[in-house]
Amino acid sequence: MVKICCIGAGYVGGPTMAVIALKCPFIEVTVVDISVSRINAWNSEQLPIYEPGLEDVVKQCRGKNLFFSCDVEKHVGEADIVFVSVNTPTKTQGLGAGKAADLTYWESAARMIADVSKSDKIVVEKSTVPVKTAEAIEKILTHNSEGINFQILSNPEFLAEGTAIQDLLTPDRVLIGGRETPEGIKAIEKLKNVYANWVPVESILCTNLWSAELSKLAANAFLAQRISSVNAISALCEATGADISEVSHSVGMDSRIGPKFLNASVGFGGSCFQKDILNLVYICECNGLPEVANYWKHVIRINDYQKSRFVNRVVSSMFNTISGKKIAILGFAFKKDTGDTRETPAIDVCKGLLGEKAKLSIYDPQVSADHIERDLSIEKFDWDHPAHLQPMSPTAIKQVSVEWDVYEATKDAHGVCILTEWDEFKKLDFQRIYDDMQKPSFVFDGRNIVDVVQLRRIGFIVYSVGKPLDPWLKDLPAFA
Ligand SMILES: NC(=O)C1=CN([C@@H]2O[C@H](COP(=O)(O)OP(=O)(O)OC[C@H]3O[C@@H](n4cnc5c(N)ncnc54)[C@H](O)[C@@H]3O)[C@@H](O)[C@H]2O)C=CC1
Ligand SMILES: O=C(O)[C@H]1O[C@H](OP(=O)(O)OP(=O)(O)OC[C@H]2O[C@@H](n3ccc(=O)[nH]c3=O)[C@H](O)[C@@H]2O)[C@H](O)[C@@H](O)[C@@H]1O
Repeated sequence: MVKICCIGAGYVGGPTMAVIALKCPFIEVTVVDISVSRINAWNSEQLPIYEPGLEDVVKQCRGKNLFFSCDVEKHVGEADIVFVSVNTPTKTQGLGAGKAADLTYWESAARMIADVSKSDKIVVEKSTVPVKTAEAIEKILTHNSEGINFQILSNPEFLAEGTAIQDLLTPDRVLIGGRETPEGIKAIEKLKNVYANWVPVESILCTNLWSAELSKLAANAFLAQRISSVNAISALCEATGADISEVSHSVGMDSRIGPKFLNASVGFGGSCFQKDILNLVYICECNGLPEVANYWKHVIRINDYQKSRFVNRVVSSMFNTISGKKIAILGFAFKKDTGDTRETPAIDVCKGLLGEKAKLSIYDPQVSADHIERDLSIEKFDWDHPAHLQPMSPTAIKQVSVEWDVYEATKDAHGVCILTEWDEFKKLDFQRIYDDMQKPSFVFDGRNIVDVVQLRRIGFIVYSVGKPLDPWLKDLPAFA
């Protein structure tokens, strides 16, 4: 029986391996991690991540051909194919700090593979890594083990959170990069055969190593760029009376542009877009391409601008002061259908509002109070290290309360900010919310999900990103 081991039981390692196990019952798949609590959760009824459809897949395979274990060395030693899906955060210190990828976890995984391997192995980069990482990994593996043949493949993951299972079951493409040597081609074929159990072969792309590594960074940069483009236009819409939904629709009808990923928002979040663009910027700078680096830097600048623009709208609408005012925050996750808050725009928006001395009352159906407190007190970039290395006891922030009920969160509030597009927010009883709020009552919709006309009829003053401005907001400064 072919044995696969995946190092890193996170948002990528867990779901990806669960789907491989489901589709390849004749392969034994073990996911290993240094975090005992994470592995315990994977082996329990309460999985460590919330992802629609995941529980079902795990339940079908766990204990049959899908296993979760902390015995990293044993399972790596026994495997034919080793996936590495560990964190690749942004460096916080030293050369390239704030931009370059921190490959500490990757390197320690590679050294461990070299130490415990007694047989030839295919080592697969699943984590998103800088171009040429495979070369460094090859060196570590070959210099630290004798007589063992390692083939390194790059097989970046394109799943999005909230739709991970669907994305894994029917991917747009699977990308496999490898060495163009007979051994490299054989290794590519072996991995291709795993995916071919459920992915049409024409959707499995095989390239050289560097193309595969760079394609992942480029794909994320293009996706983030689309959001920054639409968000940049949303600012112009507010200034001119155009409506971003109408503009996006018209632009997206051009088949060369396409309709997806054109929703204006309070900004993009998630663990990867910013990290991967910063990484791309760093690689460009290291390769003597400052113009290219600056081009991509602006995608992040517009994203930061969008978040500050949102905070400024809140402050300027409410008589230029929110000091001591209760503001309800609906949604803290970086998008709907996930409990993940890594780089969520809610963190920057909440910090901006707290900087203006507002009192926040936060509600998210999937994010716990501890988690929110920790996110609001953690240093930039620290969040993307293995969970057990992150600060455990969050510092309580006096001006923040976390509620488990929307109507409690909004009661007596002066304003409501919608920061995640959870479906349940579309069905709220806004009349009830309005009746219990301070007057005038404001709604700031960072996701364009509310019915603006209906809310204005109730009496709310409404701001929606990129939509024609409420008469109340028209003469107020957009960017104080
Ligand atoms: N989250 C996402 O949607 C996507 C993430 N990626 C990339 O995949 C990689 C992993 O991302 P996530 O799964 O989100 O991260 P994660 O933080 O959820 O999981 C990584 C896991 O690796 C473990 N780990 C770290 N070093 C280890 C070691 N030496 N031995 C054993 N376990 C170790 C950590 O304890 C953690 O549980 C990153 O490079 C990311 O850029 C790619 C596509 C999508
Ligand atoms: O490398 C990764 O980590 C992954 O990053 C993204 O996936 P993810 O971050 O999970 O979620 P997205 O659906 O891409 O959303 C990212 C952010 O952009 C925002 N967004 C998305 C689409 C849109 O039109 N407008 C918009 O503001 C979302 O709300 C969210 O905050 C990519 O979509 C995946 O292909 C990639 O594998």
